[in-house]
Amino acid sequence: MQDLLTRFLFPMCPHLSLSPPPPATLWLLLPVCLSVGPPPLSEMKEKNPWHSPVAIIITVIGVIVIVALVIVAVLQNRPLAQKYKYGIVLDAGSSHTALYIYEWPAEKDNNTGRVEQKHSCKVIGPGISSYASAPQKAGESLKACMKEAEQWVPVKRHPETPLYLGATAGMRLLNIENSAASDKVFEAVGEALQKSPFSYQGARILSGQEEGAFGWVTVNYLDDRLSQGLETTGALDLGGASTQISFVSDQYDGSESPSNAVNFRLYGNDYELYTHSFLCYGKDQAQRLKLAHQTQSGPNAVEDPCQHPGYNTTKKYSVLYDSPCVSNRKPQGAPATFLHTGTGNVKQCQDVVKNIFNFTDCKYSQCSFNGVYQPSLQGPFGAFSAYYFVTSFLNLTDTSVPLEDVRKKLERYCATSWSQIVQEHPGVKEKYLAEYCFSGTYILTLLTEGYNFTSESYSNINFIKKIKGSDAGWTLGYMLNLTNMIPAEAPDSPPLPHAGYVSIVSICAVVIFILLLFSLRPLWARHCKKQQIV
Ligand SMILES: Nc1ccn([C@@H]2O[C@H](COP(=O)(O)OP(=O)(O)OP(=O)(O)O)[C@@H](O)[C@H]2O)c(=O)n1
Repeated sequence: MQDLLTRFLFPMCPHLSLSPPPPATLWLLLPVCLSVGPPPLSEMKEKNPWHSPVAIIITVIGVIVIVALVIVAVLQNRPLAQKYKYGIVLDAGSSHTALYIYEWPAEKDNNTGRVEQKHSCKVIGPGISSYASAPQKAGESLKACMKEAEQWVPVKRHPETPLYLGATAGMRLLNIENSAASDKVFEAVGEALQKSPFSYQGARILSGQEEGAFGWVTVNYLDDRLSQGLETTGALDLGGASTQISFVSDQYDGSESPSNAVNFRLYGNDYELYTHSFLCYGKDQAQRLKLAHQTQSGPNAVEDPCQHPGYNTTKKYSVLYDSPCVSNRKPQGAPATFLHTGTGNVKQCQDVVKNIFNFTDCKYSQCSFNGVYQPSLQGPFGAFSAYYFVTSFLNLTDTSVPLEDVRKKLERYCATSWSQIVQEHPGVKEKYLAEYCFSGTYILTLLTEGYNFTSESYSNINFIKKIKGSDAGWTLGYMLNLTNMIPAEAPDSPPLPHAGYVSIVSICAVVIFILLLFSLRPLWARHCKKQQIV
């Protein structure tokens, strides 16, 4: 470099009448040289034949340096080719099991990456609690979805992908009824899952409180309400065997009925969540409770206002009462079967459904039902699982429709003959079809009489299946919790986003370049005049 300067800079400054200085002082001379005006043109032409190439070389070097600087800045900070991590959760519900695969950017090691559902798989067959008498089959039933999961998660990620199984109300009930049988089902399921290439983390029964709280986390996480510290959405979950309500209320600080409180610190915000799970009030068990009420005297036939006119099926008492929710109410001396027929009358159905709730006992300041404390409802609510299945089938997901109109619509639906219903819905399972009149009535009764939604607050409910592509349910919240994916404190964010950083570096580089060109102004002048002379 010094050699370069001796060769090029020194001849550029003939007007300084200097003899070549020691190399170390050459840099110091550059500004002096440039600040002193140009030499006489004739002199320059004579003494400095290099002035034009020097200007070009300095300009080229400047451009190269600046371009290199910008390229380094851009490359250093460019978003890397996205790599993902995965987590798998099996939701072993009372009516069925579903597998969910979640995905998030691998480089977000401070847990700021968004977790999204990549794929879901519905296990064929009933829930694992139905395999109490043949536990091996519970494990086998999961194989098809596990194979599917192997296709969806890249092979190199298999060993590090955590795999969880969480069981809900079906297994809660089996555990109450026969804990040895429940253990055997878990053993069989565990054996099957250990054979998968994923990192199996165990299978367990979630408490009703966990199910409610993780459902609330899922809904609020997917809505970005937690990371942004926004007002939260309550969660209403209706399963086959239990139902959960979870919300934040200013009125609730956990002092009244502390067993309903769950505390979270998420992204630097504290949440005091009210949550309650009603075992036996999922839609299938609620149906049993209702039928148990209708058959308490052990009749041969039951005329049911919650079934369509023309509905006519023989049912076994042993099957109806085969659940801890109703087993202690089995009528003595009842026949083996009863004839279940429909009359399709919503108002009467509502009266029958109300019988399964206890609205009178309450030792707290206020209750939902069955003596359970509930603070005043607050904020919007997301209602998912069977809430969605039923309301979407009945075309009742629009909660801006007044409750009275919703009831009238349901009234017309229930009054429709069974043969017409079957004919109009050839693609829907008869088991589901037979239940939508009851389920619709049950949902409205649970929401309005049970949880105390009014005609006004009913419109705060959103019946949802998915939020931004991920299913609403407890599984995502459960995985986020077990993988510590939601930080307690808000993570530090870089002072500038990538685009801002690159822009600033580029602007600085351009400014330096312009300053450099200006500092070379004396040389341009000489060069231009020389061109004219020549
Ligand atoms: N198209 C569908 C699918 C399901 N269902 C009903 O919805 C309920 C299942 O809801 P889900 O959230 O899957 O419940 P589970 O997880 O099986 O039950 P739980 O959480 O109580 O263990 C069942 O009553 C089932 O009959 C329905 O009515 N229509």
